[in-house]
Amino acid sequence: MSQLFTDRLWNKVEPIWNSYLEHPFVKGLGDGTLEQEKFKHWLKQDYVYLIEYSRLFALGASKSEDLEMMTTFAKLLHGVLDVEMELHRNYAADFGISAEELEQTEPSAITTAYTSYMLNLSQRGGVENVVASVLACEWSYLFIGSSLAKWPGALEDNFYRSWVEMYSSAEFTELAESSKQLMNKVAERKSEQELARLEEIVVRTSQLEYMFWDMVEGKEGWPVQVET
Ligand SMILES: Cc1ncc(C[n+]2csc(CCO)c2C)c(N)n1
Repeated sequence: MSQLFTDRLWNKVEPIWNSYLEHPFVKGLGDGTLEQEKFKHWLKQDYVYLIEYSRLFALGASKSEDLEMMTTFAKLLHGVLDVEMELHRNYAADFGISAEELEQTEPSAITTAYTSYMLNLSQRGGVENVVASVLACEWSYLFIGSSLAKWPGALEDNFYRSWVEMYSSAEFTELAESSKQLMNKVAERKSEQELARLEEIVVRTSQLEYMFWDMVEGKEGWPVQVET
């Protein structure tokens, strides 16, 4: 049997994804030592990131080649808007931050770069561009969540326990698996040149994921603060 495209991708992104587990922000989520101010920055930036990200699934539904694919995108869209973003709203409520305040967050430079990159590629190309753009986000969070879930104490008395639980849950495993299956499906019958182009999207979004962790660790916005 020929190699799955997602296996080829895994070989390429593994060193980048392993570096997430060494990142201070991610380590702090796993052992519970992450400063809450940094986590609040993640909550807000990730919320506006996910609003833009949801548009990708809607674009995917509109570019789908058949009803099955359209249904998968609809499920993924529901997963972000009603399951994943609910985690953010719940944590925010604990901090006294309302859903409106989350929604009004000004996207940082990295949030803007990351979402703009994915939206640009997804608008320009066919459905395969959408799938390649969303893959690293979903699959790498599952990788992080399931790695952290194995750390001693991560699922015990840890303020970030529900974070680890959500991103290692059966529900998220299923969503990430459906995106991997989509990736393998749209990669069928593609030329090597086209596959290399899709691989590049997954590598770039994996690098942008790292930059997102750095941005929240440093509570970064834009280099020069001005009133907007
Ligand atoms: C920067 C950033 N990257 C990835 C995710 C994770 N994520 C985004 S969509 C999705 C699947 C369906 O909700 C998952 C797991 C995130 N939250 N923030």
